[in-house]
Amino acid sequence: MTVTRGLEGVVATTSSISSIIDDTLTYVGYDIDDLAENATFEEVVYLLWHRELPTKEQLEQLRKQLAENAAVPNEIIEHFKLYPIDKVHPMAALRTAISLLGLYDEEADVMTPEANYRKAIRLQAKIPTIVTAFSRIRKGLEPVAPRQDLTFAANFLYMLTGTEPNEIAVEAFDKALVLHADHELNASTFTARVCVATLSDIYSGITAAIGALKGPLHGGANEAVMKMLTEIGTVENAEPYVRQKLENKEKIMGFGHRVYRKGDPRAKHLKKMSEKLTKLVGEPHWYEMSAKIEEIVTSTKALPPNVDFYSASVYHCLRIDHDLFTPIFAVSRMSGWLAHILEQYENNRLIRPRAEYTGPAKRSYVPIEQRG
Ligand SMILES: CC(=O)SCCNC(=O)CCNC(=O)[C@H](O)C(C)(C)COP(=O)(O)OP(=O)(O)OC[C@H]1O[C@@H](n2cnc3c(N)ncnc32)[C@H](O)[C@@H]1OP(=O)(O)O
Ligand SMILES: O=C([O-])CC(=O)C(=O)O
Repeated sequence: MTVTRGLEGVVATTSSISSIIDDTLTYVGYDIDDLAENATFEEVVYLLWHRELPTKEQLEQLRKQLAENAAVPNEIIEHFKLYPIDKVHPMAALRTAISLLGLYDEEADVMTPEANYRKAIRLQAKIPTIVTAFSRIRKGLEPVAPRQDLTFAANFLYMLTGTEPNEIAVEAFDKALVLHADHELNASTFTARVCVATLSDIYSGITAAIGALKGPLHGGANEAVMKMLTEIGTVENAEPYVRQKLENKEKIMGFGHRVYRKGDPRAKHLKKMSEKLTKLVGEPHWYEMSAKIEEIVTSTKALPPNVDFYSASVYHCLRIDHDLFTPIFAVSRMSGWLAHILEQYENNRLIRPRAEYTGPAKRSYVPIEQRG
């Protein structure tokens, strides 16, 4: 047996959803740069689920379906109120809420492609409502009901704050959603596929995926980046802080990637947004600090920033609580997880690799009286 630690370089499935070849990311053949500049998140959701960009009518229909399905059962909201709310991480609350949501979906275990597509719509529609409701409840505020006339991005920000967001915020948030929507066989998507390959249901697959995204080596890195920036505090502190971390062989969050070598193509879009938004809100030091960290890490370790690095300062400027950064990643990545789950069901085979055994050689049972 040859063991490949962390399954690095192992090709575990075929997929027609997204590809990373020579550091270029495409969704169904469209370059991420092209989509980031031109597409809305709803168009990307359609693209990932249907492998074609939508016509105006198809897009309108998807928008309508998402808007009509955005409300969540009241039981989810009431459940949040039972939590030790000041101690619960929003990713844990989200993981639990998605699992709970499955209990209220009469089609949860109906496995036809049509029922699975309907559940995909419901999950994508409801995740912003869940994340924003949790955020408000823990602040002692009532959740804000979704509006049917707003775009997906605008509705998220509206439900979070209770006020209609400005155009700049909506544009930035929408672009961030586009950039995070899918990413080939990343850890959370793989988790989702492993789960549903047992022919378990979509809610189980998404719950498992949220658990995997939560970790700081994956989606949890965006919150960790903001924690680091806050700890550093000033542009002058950036260099000594980072050099010390590297000397101690500690990781700098938001840098490095399993697949990209030259760099993550999504990072430059977020970097541009970070520069613009930090200036706009009068806090340019977040961008300046980030740029300084990038300069040091790339020159000393040749590790480029990944998608999580500049998204931190972007979300901060949108006045989003730092522990909501990873749930926002999940709001976007829901679209990719669902695309992969539906693709897995279409051509399923149980995913079951092997382990090379490294424990003791064969031995005989020793009765308890004779042990010790
Ligand atoms: C959306 C996403 O999931 S993007 C990734 C988000 N995660 C992060 O930003 C966390 C920080 N980054 C990392 O931990 C890693 O780069 C990962 C998890 C993304 C990729 O991990 P792997 O492919 O397993 O690389 P691995 O951790 O083995 O690193 C290889 C080498 O680079 C170093 N390295 C990798 N990332 C970093 C980092 N961020 N800071 C410092 N050193 C690093 C490792 O210490 C290791 O060095 P060594 O060979 O001298 O021991
Ligand atoms: O692909 C990965 O390993 C992690 C990542 O960048 C993502 O999920 O967006």
